[in-house]
Amino acid sequence: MDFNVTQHDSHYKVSVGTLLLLNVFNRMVLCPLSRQLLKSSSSCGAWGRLLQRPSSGCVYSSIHGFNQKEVKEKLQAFPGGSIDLLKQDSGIAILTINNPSRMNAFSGSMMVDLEDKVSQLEKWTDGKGLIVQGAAETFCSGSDLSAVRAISDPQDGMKMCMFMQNALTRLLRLPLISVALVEGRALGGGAELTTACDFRLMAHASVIQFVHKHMGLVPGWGGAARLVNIVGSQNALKLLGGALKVDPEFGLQIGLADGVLEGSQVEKHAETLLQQATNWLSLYTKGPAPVIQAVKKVVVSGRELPLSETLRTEKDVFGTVWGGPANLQALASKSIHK
Ligand SMILES: CCC(=O)SCCNC(=O)CCNC(=O)[C@H](O)C(C)(C)COP(=O)(O)OP(=O)(O)OC[C@H]1O[C@@H](n2cnc3c(N)ncnc32)[C@H](O)[C@@H]1OP(=O)(O)O
Repeated sequence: MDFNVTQHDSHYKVSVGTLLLLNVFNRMVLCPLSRQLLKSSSSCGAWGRLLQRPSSGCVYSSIHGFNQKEVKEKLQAFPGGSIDLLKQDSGIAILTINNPSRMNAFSGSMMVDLEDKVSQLEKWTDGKGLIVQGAAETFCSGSDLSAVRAISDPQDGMKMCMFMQNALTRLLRLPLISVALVEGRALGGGAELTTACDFRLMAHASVIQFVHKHMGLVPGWGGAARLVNIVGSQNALKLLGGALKVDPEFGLQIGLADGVLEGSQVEKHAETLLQQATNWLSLYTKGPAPVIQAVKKVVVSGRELPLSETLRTEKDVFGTVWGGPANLQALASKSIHK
C-alpha cells in the first residue's frame, strides 16, 4: 500500500512498510546527531532516495538480504494443493486454502500461490471485502510437515519465515475488509493466518490453536506480533505458552473471535457458513469501493504508524474521498443520519 508523504516540500510515494522500517530505524539505530542530520537538507538526498524506493508493502527486501526469486524457487520444490481466489461482482472475494488430503496444510507451492493471490488482490480496484476459508470443512493445519522436515536447516527456515511474513503482512494491509472463516481446525501457521485478517468468525466446534510450543517452535509468520495486537500481551502469552485450544466461546471472551457462526448441519435449511460470513461482512462493505478502501487505509495507518504519520496519512486518504462521487452524491441528497 502506498501513501504520499511530504518532506522538504517534495512529494515522495512510500509504503507503510517503508515508513515502519524508517520509524524503527529512526528510533532504535539513529543517534540524535543522525536524526538532526536527517532533518537537514544535506541528508535529504539519501533518505529521499530511500523514500522513493518502489515498495510493495513488504517487511523484507534485498536490503535485508532477502532474495524473493531464490526463495520462491526453493518453495516450489515442495508442491501440493493450491490457493484459490474467486473475485465476485459484489466486491467480496473468497480466498480458499485448498489441500484437503493434508488438512489444508501449506505446501511450499501454496506459499508462492498465496503471495501471487495477494498481488492480484492488491490490484483489485473494485474490491471491498475478503473472506479467507479452508476447503473441505477445515481451516488450515499450518505448514506441511513433510516440507518442514525437509527444510529444517535454520537458514532456509528463516527464508521461508521472511517470505510468509511478507505475504501475510501484505494480506493484512490490503485495502479490503478481511475476515477469516474458521471451520474445523486452525493450527500452527493456520492460527497465524487467521490473525492476518481484520476479523475472525468461528464456526460451531471450531478450534484455533497456536500449537508451536508443542513443535518446539514459536510463531514465525508474524502471528505472535499480530496476536498481541488482537488479544493483548497477557492473553497472547497464555495462548502461546499453554498452546491453548481456543473454541468459539473462549475466542469471543478474549477478543480473538468477532462472531460465532451457527452449524449449517443443525438446521436443514440454514444458511451455509460462507453465506453467514458474507452477510456478516456485508454490513462493513456496503457502499462504494473507494470509500470502503479509504476506511481500511486509515485504520491500517492508525494500527501501524506513529501518530504524526497516521494523521498525515489520514489527511492524504481524506483527500481522495473529499469531493468524490460518493461525497457529492451524499451532499446532493441531503442525507440525514437518524
Ligand atoms: C508454522 C508452524 C507450523 O505450522 S508447524 C505445523 C503445525 N501443525 C501440526 O502440527 C498439525 C499436525 N496434524 C494434526 O495434528 C492432525 O493431523 C490434525 C490436523 C489435528 C487432524 O487430525 P485428524 O482429523 O485425526 O486427521 P489426520 O491426522 O489423519 O490427518 C489427515 C491427513 O492430513 C495429514 N496432515 C495433517 N496435518 C498436516 C500437516 N500440517 N502437514 C502435513 N500433513 C498433515 C495427516 O498426516 C494425514 O495424512 P495421511 O492420511 O496419514 O496421509
